[in-house]
Amino acid sequence: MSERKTTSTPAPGGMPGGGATRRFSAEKPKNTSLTIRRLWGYLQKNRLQLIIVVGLILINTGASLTGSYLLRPVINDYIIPKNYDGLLNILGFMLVIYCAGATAAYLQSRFMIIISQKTVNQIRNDLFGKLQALPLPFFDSNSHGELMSRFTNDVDLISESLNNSITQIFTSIITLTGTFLLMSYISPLLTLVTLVMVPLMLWLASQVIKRSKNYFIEQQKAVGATNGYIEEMITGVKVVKVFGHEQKAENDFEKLNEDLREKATKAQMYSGMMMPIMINMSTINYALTATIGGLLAVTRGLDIGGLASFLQYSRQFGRPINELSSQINSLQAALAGAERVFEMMNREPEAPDVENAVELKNVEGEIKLENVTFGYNDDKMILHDISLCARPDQKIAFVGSTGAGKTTIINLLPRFYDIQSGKISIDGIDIRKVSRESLRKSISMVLQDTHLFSGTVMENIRYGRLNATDEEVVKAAELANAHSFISRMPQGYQTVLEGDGSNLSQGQRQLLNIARAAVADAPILILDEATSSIDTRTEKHIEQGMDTLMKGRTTFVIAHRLSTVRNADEIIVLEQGRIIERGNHQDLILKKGKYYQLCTGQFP
Ligand SMILES: Nc1ncnc2c1ncn2[C@@H]1O[C@H](COP(=O)(O)OP(=O)(O)OP(=O)(O)O)[C@@H](O)[C@H]1O
Repeated sequence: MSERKTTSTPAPGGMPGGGATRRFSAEKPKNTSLTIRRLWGYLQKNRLQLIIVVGLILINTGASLTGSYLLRPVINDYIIPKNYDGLLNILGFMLVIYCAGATAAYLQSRFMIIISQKTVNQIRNDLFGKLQALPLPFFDSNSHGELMSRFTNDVDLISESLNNSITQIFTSIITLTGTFLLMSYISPLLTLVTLVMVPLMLWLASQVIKRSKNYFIEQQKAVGATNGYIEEMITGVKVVKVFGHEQKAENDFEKLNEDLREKATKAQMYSGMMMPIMINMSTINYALTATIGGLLAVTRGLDIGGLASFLQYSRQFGRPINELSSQINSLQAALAGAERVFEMMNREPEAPDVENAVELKNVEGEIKLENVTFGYNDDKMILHDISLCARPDQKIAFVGSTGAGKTTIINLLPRFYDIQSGKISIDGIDIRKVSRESLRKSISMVLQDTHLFSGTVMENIRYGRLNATDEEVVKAAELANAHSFISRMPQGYQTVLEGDGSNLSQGQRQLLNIARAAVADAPILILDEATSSIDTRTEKHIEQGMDTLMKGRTTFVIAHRLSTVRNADEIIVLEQGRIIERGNHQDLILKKGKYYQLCTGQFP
């Protein structure tokens, strides 16, 4: 992620040629025309404003070209014949034209900002909507950083490009064409002289760009590596400190930083050469054109005013060329960004509910798994032939060594993943025939790593059921045994939690999770017991909270504590995705099998 954040590398600006190396991206769009069409789909919603922008660009460039051309009559018709009254008039006229151009430029940039912000706003909305519709397997295979960079870096690239590149490219093309036509009109011969230099300038520019581009890519990679390292060291700060690796971290960082310095110096030096080369070329070109123009004026009768206008144009000629190459670079980066955004939008969303999906109402809470086989990928099955039945008010506990498949089973109940074969039913209805929304509403989950959002304690508990009243939230907190610690907080239920509830203890977070599940008041409950050690008083609190919550519900629990397992109606012992033992505590202890071993730590 960090690598892409650094694609923009400033190079000396100014004229001519300075901007050509402004933005480099190692990535190019793969299917440009498709991406452009898709982007146009968004842009064309502002068609009227776009037409106005085109009109404004025409006024702006037209004004600039006309302004330069007017030098000709100013000199020929007013200065040389000493017609000062007329001169004042035409200067006034020029002023009006330049003012019109400036106003058009100002309005054009305002309109373009409005268009581009509207466009990226819509893209962001669509992307976020898509994010909500994507199934869990998508998130398993994409890093969070990677997904985040779609919203930040890639959307920024699009926005920046819409703001500047598109209008700049358009302006440059019109200016280039207009300048060329007017130059040819004034003196075709002199135009030829100017053009002779252009290929040489372009060739030199492309050579410098090619070399410095490679250095910029190197620099980008080095920045990426350095940023990645910093990110890793900040997130892992505790581990670094606890193992006393501060010095090593510093040494490693120094190496990366030194590498970055070397590459950045080369990149900047190369791109820095561009401006002096171009200025010199342009000056030589100007001098040559002026000399030959002067000769033409003397020998071929080229008018002085025409020569002045021509020189003005020839001086400006390099600018749109350089501007174009620079903006095309940045447009390419933006298209690559847009492509990544659209690629995510193209992902398959969660399969829609079947036609006439059953809306669950008054759920009893009987859950049945029949010969369920499941794998996260089709080529590797994790669960094999799992069958079980949980009746309302029953508690089913899953135990087994790490990686046995306990979490995987509970992930199947709300249909986070679809099974490969077998059947899971709720109150006798196959969950594939039930609307996902009503299925998930029937299940509350207390997970170990449940997320707390930035917001008040009240809002966080209410996340379980958004239409819960304040009283219901407080009642749920009381039920979950969370009320007393919340009341002791400075602002009680209005205390703001930040950064995933980092201002809370592990036990307090767990209590809030239980309260959240309590407020949801679903007939089926899934609990993943906290493994981290919590002091015995809090543990008692949590236990009581959970016990109250379980009453009258079908409960599945991934159990880590003996007390929880002991009073379960059925204990299911898993090993490598298979049920190897089942029964209640008493039965299983007598069996002296895996469960006995897990409970007592002894081999029978
Ligand atoms: N999202 C996933 N994609 C692919 N494989 C996964 C995924 N989640 C888990 N697995 C694999 O499935 C197997 C079962 O994992 P699961 O998390 O269900 O075990 P568990 O019994 O809950 O373990 P623990 O007690 O350590 O939480 C493991 O081999 C794991 O590598």
